[in-house]
Amino acid sequence: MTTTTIPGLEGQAPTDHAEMLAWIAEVAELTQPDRVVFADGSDEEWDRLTTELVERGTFVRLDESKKPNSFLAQSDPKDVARVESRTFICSETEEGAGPTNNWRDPAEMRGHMRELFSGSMRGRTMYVVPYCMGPLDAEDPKLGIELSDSAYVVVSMKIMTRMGTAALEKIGSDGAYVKGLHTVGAPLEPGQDDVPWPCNEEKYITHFPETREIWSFGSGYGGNALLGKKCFALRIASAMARDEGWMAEHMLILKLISPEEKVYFIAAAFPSACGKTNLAMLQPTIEGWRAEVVGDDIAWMRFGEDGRLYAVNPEYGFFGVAPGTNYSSNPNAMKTLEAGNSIYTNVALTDDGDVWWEDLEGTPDHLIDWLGNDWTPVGDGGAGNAAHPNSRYCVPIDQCPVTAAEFNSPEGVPISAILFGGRRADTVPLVSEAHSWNHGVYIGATLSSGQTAAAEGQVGAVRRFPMAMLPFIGYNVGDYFQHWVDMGTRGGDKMPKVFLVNWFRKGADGRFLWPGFGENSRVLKWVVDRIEGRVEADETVAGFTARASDIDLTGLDTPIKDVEEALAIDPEEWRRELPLITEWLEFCGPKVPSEVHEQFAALKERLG
Ligand SMILES: Nc1nc2c(ncn2[C@@H]2O[C@H](COP(=O)(O)OP(=O)(O)O)[C@@H](O)[C@H]2O)c(=O)[nH]1
Ligand SMILES: C=C(OP(=O)(O)O)C(=O)O
Ligand SMILES: [Mn+2]
Repeated sequence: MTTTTIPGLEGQAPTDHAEMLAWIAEVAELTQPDRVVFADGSDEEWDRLTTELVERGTFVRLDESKKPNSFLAQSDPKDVARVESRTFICSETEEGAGPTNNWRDPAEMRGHMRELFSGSMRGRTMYVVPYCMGPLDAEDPKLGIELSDSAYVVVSMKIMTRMGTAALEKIGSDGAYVKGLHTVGAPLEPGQDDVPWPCNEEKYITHFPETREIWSFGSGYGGNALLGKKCFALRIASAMARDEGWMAEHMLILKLISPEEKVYFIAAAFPSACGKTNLAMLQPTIEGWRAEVVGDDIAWMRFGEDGRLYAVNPEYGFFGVAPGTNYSSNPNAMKTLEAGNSIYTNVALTDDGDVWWEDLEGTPDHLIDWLGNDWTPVGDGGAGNAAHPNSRYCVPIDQCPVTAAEFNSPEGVPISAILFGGRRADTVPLVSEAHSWNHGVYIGATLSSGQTAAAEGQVGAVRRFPMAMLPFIGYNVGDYFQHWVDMGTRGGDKMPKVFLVNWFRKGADGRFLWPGFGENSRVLKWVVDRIEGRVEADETVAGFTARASDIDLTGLDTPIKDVEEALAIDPEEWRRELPLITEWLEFCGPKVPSEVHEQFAALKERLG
């Protein structure tokens, strides 16, 4: 037996997984890092790496009395969000990736990536980051290794995943794992000074679904660089899920407890920056109701022994949008952050070593904004945002005061309802229930939302976001819809009820008609009433739409006529959508299941 030598590794590798060692050696030979280090996920490692990141100017250590053990990074201004135009699904055939993904021939892309990765880690350390998505004691834990030349990635992965020695031990000496390669694409020549946020103008976020591999080049931003999240837990996992008969979805998981102490688990799919993290940590405003968080971004759902659909949150932390977060909109997020151990990216720094962003309580007189410039609320332009609209906090989920005990359960939680939602200023009512599972699939398949700052593109433009998964489906969108239909056939009447929600409807004067945030608990109560068969609804073109009089508005100062307007359905607006939906379904191609076309035909018929 020959032992693999990994160039740059000091001492013994902490694994005897021969195939893994050969892979690491091959990547080290290609990328030529100065050093190779296995990440163990320990607190000592966190201290060492965060100290190094402070010394290198990537991190600012925040004031210990305000945000203990917490750090702020300001990225390169051109590396602030996911880059969908640079994201590729390199399945064996173009049809495998389908019309919603950028496709490149895998052999060609591999060749190109090898060129880009060649020498790309020179002058840097390559970290071997083992991690597990979901509880380590799951029957079939989903494991991964990310090779990255970014210490920011290592410490962020410690927050976002179960990272380190325990995951490496789970892989064992011959276990399967998803291979992830990440480089910021900024090699250092001898004597060359590093910059605080190294990255490359050119970016490639590439996925090879058949071989379960990820190659990510040129970006340090979370969604592009923390490969466990969108790349593995959604794009690669969606392909695994199709093959293995489960679902990998862009959904929060919420535990809702009624005044009678009855527990309901609700999953909700909203596109990026449309309110998942906020709803997941919701503090109900209605008497007697409580909510706890299981997950805020990703749900992996499988059938349990009782035939119901059970969801697991594969992540270990929150990677939340900072602006808009405050003690009234999301008190639980604020308390989670007070506990420290967090990484902030692209928010503003206060003079006393704390962080600030738009809509956080108390506007300071002076800040260093996310671009590193002086910022004052008036004059001096004061105009620009102090924090980037897609600035983020990254914090362990178990610090949240309302984390559900079931968060660590490998079996997951039984889902009673699935909500679909997006940002629509018009057309889409506050809440409506689907007629059936297949009607729910149709609603998901044609879901629309205004574009947000979480990805490049024109903010506000309305586009289709199937199941909130548009940039995350790792295969053909038509096959993905078919998988949803098939899951419904398997689950029968045990499938969750499906609802369409919209927190973002606006009045003629441009203000939100519905107060949102904690008040969304009122909508969730209606959802529970529907599950329990306790409330009637109006049959509308959208489905079973709530009546304002059936939503508990006790203690709410929003006038009922605003709620009525938020719930109203204007058939004219719905008719205007029809050509757009026709175009969208055509775009999705011949694999769109007949069940979806039938639901669309039924909608057209309802509209007359
Ligand atoms: N008006 C309104 N804004 C919301 C609501 N929920 C979230 N937001 C805002 O939407 C943005 C994104 O929210 P977040 O929960 O982080 O979205 P995620 O990316 O889907 O997890 C933040 O600026 C929030 O303040 C709501 O119910 N109403
Ligand atoms: C992490 C992200 O997702 P979300 O906005 O859905 O939290 C992202 O879009 O990079
Ligand atoms: Mn989120």
